[in-house]
Amino acid sequence: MIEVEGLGKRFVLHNQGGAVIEVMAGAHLRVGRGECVALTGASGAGKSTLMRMIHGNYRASEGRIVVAGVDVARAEPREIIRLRRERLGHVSQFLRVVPRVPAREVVAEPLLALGVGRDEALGRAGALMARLNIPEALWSLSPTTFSGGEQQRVNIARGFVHGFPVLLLDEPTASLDPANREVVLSLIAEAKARGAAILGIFHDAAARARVCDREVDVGAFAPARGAA
Ligand SMILES: Nc1ncnc2c1ncn2[C@@H]1O[C@H](COP(=O)(O)OP(=O)(O)OP(=O)(O)O)[C@@H](O)[C@H]1O
Repeated sequence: MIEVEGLGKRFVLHNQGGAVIEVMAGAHLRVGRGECVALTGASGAGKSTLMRMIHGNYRASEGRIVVAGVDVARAEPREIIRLRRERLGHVSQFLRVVPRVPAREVVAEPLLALGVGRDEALGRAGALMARLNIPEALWSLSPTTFSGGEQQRVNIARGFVHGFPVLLLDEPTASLDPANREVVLSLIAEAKARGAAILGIFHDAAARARVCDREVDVGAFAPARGAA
């Protein structure tokens, strides 16, 4: 479901005299159906950069990225948008929302975008929000004023509300209390059981050990070693 081969990334800082930062070379990984793979490596190794390239936000300098049959490294923006709507879910570390949109709408939005009826979409969103212990009194409010953990749970609900076949998770348990962390780990286990391919960054080693089948050390793709 996710296939990465010979992937390289360099940043050219045009506003800093054209300085070039080589972040990775020869990166490769595979995530199959029903598998959860953790990206590991020291701070600055390139975990977020690799996730962003797979999500289609950063352009690859070289190599191949195929996600659910789409060649992300070469796809047109409209193909990436369609991939994200239908097949590639993403739980980022921080919630970005349009102000004044109620939390339940934010969660239901991926279903509405797929053409699911409004009542069903809002019903499914509410059920997941209840499971994630987001108080019902907050559902009609914009999440901009929510606590860090509440925002993270809105973000998680949004990522899991549709059964995406591929999921990218960036620190999904980072600011959660033990009870909500358990809910998130159950959601990940359920997604695996229905066949989702999951790639994540988990600084929480115990969470990683619970739900991940394998680890990929991004440090192994440092350019000096990748080029050797
Ligand atoms: N947009 C960008 N422009 C220039 N350099 C970037 C950009 N994004 C990332 N980098 C550089 O790429 C390298 C890898 O960063 P990245 O955020 O991917 O690391 P990470 O492994 O996710 O780190 P952490 O665990 O600290 O979040 C860093 O040296 C960073 O400065």
